[in-house]
Amino acid sequence: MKYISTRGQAPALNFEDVLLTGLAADGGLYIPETLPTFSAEEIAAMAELDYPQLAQKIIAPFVGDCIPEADLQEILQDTYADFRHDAVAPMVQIDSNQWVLELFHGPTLAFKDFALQLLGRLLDYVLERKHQKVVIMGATSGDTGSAAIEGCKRCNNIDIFILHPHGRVSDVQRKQMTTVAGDNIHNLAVQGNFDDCQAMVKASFNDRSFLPEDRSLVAVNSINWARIMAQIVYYFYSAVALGAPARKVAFSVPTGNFGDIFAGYLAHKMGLPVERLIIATNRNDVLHRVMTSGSYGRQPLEHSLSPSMDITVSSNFERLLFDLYQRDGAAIAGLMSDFDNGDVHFNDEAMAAARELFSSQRVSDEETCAQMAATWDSCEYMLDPHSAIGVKAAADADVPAGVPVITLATAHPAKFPGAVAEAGLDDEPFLPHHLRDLFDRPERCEVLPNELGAVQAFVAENLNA
Ligand SMILES: Cc1ncc(COP(=O)(O)O)c(C=O)c1O
Ligand SMILES: N[C@@H](CCOP(=O)(O)O)C(=O)O
Repeated sequence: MKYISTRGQAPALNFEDVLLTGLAADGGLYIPETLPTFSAEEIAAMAELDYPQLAQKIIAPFVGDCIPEADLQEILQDTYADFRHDAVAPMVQIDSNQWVLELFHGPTLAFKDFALQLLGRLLDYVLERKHQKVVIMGATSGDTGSAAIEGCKRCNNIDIFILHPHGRVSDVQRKQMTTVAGDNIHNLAVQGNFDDCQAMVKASFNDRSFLPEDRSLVAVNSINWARIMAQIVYYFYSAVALGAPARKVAFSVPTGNFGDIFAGYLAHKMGLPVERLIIATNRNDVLHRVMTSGSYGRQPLEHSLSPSMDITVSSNFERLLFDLYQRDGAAIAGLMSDFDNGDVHFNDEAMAAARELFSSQRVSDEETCAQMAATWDSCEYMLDPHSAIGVKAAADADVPAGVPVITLATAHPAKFPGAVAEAGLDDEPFLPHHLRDLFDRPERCEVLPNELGAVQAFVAENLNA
């Protein structure tokens, strides 16, 4: 399997090399040159597989001969063994036609664990064999950070630096990152917003001269292909559980960086019959505006009750654009450079193609709270604010009668007790047992100004030998 850049200029890589990088050298994102596809019979047979077995089926073609099948199988079994539910990704029916896919049974209570528990193990496996040390830089609006730290904390060959917007993640999210002990783990609270943090990580990939020559820089954000790859699995898993391929399903996906929903798009291209992918945004609605107007432009970032989706530069949208523009790397490079300088208007053919599969909804904080309350009242099911945005968007979307809609529940409500209280639910969300003493654990975190130089200097000075 070869991976090519969305901007057409960087060299093609194999799986191992794409795992050990982030942005491509031309500033683009890596994407498989071709996708594996599954026939209706093969998809029907997936109903017999448990989660790690299904993951092996979906992921093995992407890994190719970089990791022997038996080793990959062992890694995948180990990855999902510690999830707190035997089904790994169970589903709950909350309405006559609505299901919630619970993606928060991993160690850090968010969907990021599905990919980052795997990514940590893959990196460990590859780096041990290569006797190589790497530096990880990641940006988080709350969930990627703790999932990445949790996934990588045992890797001796990794120094990990996670940038989060100072004071803009929930207390639980911050504690989940800053209480993990380890000389190789560094939390940087940047005096800016998530977009600033993400821009600094991307700038570091574009100019790595602040690092020693023998240290590669690796991404844990969804710019790393392995993140997307791992997230494809649960689309197949949930759709097959509801009768695919005989029955089409729709998905509603709370969206920020467009990584999770892009995995759903790939599942569709790989043969899964998906009726619709609903882009569910909070008030940071750049993707909703693209879908409704065709215009893609920067807007000031606003803080909301769903902080993990407070993102206005949606990295993975570039991966979709690459397909919408017939995989023309030069066209994508031009569009992205226009975007850096102002608004971009996508052509009508590209938007028409996008609208065949995608629709979008924007959900305000008030509607988020109302949905949390309504779902609690109707079936005593507690949604976190991000998942509530997905459920509200699913309810409002135009999906043909009889097509079940699966909302991706991307985080556990106990990560956002403030939002639960604001929604007026008459029950409190409890952290699972392994996190009950979270607030008694000591924190380690460095507050840094919103300056690339300060961040890069901190990274360079704090590398382990
Ligand atoms: C809880 C939660 N929901 C939804 C999202 C959005 O996912 P994506 O960025 O892949 O669109 C994120 C993070 O981005 C998140 O942490
Ligand atoms: N919502 C994320 C932001 C980073 O997105 P990613 O999927 O590209 O890692 C977070 O919670 O950190």
